[in-house]
Amino acid sequence: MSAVVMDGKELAKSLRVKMKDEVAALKEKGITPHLTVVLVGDDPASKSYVNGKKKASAEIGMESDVLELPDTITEKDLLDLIDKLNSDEKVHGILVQLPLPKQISEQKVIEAISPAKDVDGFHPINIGRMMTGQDAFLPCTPSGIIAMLNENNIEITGKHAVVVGRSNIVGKPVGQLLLNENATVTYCHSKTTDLKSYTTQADILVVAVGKPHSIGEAFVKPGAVVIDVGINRMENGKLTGDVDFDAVKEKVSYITPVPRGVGPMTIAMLLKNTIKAAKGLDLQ
Ligand SMILES: Nc1nc(=O)c2c([nH]1)NC[C@@H]1CN(c3ccc(C(=O)N[C@@H](CCC(=O)O)C(=O)O)cc3)C=[N+]21
Repeated sequence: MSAVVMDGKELAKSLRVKMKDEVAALKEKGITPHLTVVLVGDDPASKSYVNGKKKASAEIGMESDVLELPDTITEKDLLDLIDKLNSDEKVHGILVQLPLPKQISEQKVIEAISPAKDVDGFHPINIGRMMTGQDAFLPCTPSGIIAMLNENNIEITGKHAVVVGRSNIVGKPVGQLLLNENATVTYCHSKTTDLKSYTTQADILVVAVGKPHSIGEAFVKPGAVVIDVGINRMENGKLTGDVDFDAVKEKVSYITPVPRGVGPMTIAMLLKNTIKAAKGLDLQ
């Protein structure tokens, strides 16, 4: 039996249709959700993601702008710019594209963004609020994964979710969101010994390691749900995930492809967060 391939691109599209109505309703009240993306340097991959964000914003009637800065910018100049955006009433959401050049502390930049405009959900205030189950901006890739599971009517409560990868932007928060949804969560990472002994116990396996074909058929339990967060650019220019898709899909019940899986859902959640920011999130 071959798995159901969860189409993130289609799902993101249907979410955008709903969000377009929400944006129209806000515009009636004189509020146009506005996302400002800050892009430092001219990495072609970053530019391509940023273009995706711009296109998706325009499609649902939101405003967005991209501030392009040279990779020689100082930390102080970037922090000053963030201060300006924090106090600019027209800007509801601020996203500083990561990674940043090495002279700039990513943590300082993340913490400089007003938590009320932190549509990435990376600020410690939002992370803390997520952990304690309060209203917060949720990080986009993790919340996109939960949305995909919900949309496919995949039960999370009581399931064993195994997360491979422990980055601050995907691994750690996706485990937290799965826990909030009543899963039993195991984290694995580069220092885990005998990775396979954990991944083969997973009802829901989330792979976010950034290495192509890290998870083959022998690493999954028959009938599992597999979420592939990896976006690896191959030498031929094509994208591939962290999971050996062709082999694994024959053994599991649901799987996400790369491309057209988690990536488009990440952008959909960013739009959702920007609409939430425009409505005003009460952080008191
Ligand atoms: N502050 C910040 N926030 C981010 O959310 C952020 C970031 N920095 N830095 C880079 C990563 C990467 N990322 C992607 C989002 C969507 C796709 C996406 O939609 N991918 C398409 C394919 C796009 C293509 O063909 O290039 C897909 O998977 O189908 C990919 C990558 C967001 N990131």
